Amino acid sequence: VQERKRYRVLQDFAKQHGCKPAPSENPYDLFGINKIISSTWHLLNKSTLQNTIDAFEKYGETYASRIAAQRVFFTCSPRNIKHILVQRFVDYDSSEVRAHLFRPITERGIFAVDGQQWRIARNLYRGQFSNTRSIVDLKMEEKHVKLILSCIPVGQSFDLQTLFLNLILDITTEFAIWDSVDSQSPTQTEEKNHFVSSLLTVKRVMARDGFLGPAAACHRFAEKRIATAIELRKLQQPPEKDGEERKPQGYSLLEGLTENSTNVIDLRDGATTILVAGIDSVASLLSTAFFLLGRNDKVFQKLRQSVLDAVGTEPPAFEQLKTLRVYPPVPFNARTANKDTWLPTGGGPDGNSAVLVKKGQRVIFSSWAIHRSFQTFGDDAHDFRPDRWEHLTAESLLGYLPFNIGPRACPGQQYALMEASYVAVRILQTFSAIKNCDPRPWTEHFGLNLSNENGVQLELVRDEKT
Ligand code: HEM
Repeated sequence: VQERKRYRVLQDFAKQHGCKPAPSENPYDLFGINKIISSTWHLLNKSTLQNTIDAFEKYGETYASRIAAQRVFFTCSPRNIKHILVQRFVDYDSSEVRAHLFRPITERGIFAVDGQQWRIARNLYRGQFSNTRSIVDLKMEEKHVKLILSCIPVGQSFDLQTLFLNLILDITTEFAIWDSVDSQSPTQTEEKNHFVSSLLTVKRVMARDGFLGPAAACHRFAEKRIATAIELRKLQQPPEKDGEERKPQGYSLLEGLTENSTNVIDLRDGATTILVAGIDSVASLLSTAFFLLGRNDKVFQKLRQSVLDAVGTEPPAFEQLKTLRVYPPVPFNARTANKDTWLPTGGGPDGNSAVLVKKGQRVIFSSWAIHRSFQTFGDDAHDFRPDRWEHLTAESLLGYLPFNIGPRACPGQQYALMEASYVAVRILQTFSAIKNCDPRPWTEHFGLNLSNENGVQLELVRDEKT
């Protein structure tokens, strides 16, 4: 009786919203076994991303599938994505697919929670990211950038991806917990070295069990800095007003977070979340930017010239690179319906009707596919051609969402762009030519963020004038 009642409720709901079935990828694979086998095959063959594009081409922008008997929808429809992230934000949860990864390292951190707990976690960052200029400490960035510029070997190939990871690790730890881990310095302390290897281990095996040891080491390191931040806040005069000089040692997010909470666990999770969210992502952005520039000499020279024209050779103003389109660091994402709900498009034979999404069903959406849409970006959508941004309309920007949109959009977006732009501009100022030393194509590698399996093997030629 219960089941019949539920069936009727769903029928009425579907009728009310005009829902029709979406095309199904595997109608006869009732237990979703074939899907698991084919997904594993693509993962091993490094063809997951190409496979997502092929599937959207075959079934349309929105289709249904089954993974281990669970109904899942895939979508790259801008309208559906906006609906999930903005209009019906409250109907969809994030934590169901990822809380198990994040909880051991950041129990109350923003990535592990939804609903009221998410509001509390987001509130911890209140006011911190709203004035990017006051939180990006260019002097501090320059200190770290100088180190990598001096490490770049002359006249030989090297892996820029590794260098970028270390650089962003150093900048982000100084930004988030006050104390750079000095991964580029030969005099790095034992404690910092241990922290870095623990953090890297935690990130590497986030999807697996048994990393509570390294997680505890990360917690200890962060908690020590938090105790100092709380002490300082107690001693501090009234907080400075916007626009006024901050404390002499520059801005620290940790210090900012103590404006919103003095709970040690909240602060620890809030700061550690930034180490998880803000390092691999920015390093990925920079690495793919230079991977592409290494293969597009014209673009490299044009960009370098525009930097030299606008900024000269002095440490810079902020120029934005748009490589986030072709290689978004977060290539797909998922939400789980927390009530019976719907997607506005993708149902019925013409794909124009709504689609019923029952409570507990998942929607996986792909920025990789939406960013490579021929409909939005034209026939050369898969090519790196930054010139396109000069002519794109506001409408095509609906198909560009590397940081997501809506209440859960990345709060670090402007910070990340400024940080990455600064590093890119300094490299463009310092080197007059770039040579690609690796003939292999870009090959997907999924870590916390998307990166190139083979790193970024380049040779940079120093500009003798700078
Ligand atoms: C190029 C670099 C970056 C990219 C592409 C990126 C992308 C994203 C995306 C797509 C999300 C949404 C995840 C979801 O809702 O499932 C997100 C969330 C988040 N990002 Fe970033 N991010 C970047 C850098 C950063 C940086 C530098 C910080 C902090 C300094 C940061 C902090 C966060 C936080 C705290 C969230 C969670 C927001 C929430 O759940 O309410 N991100 N980011």
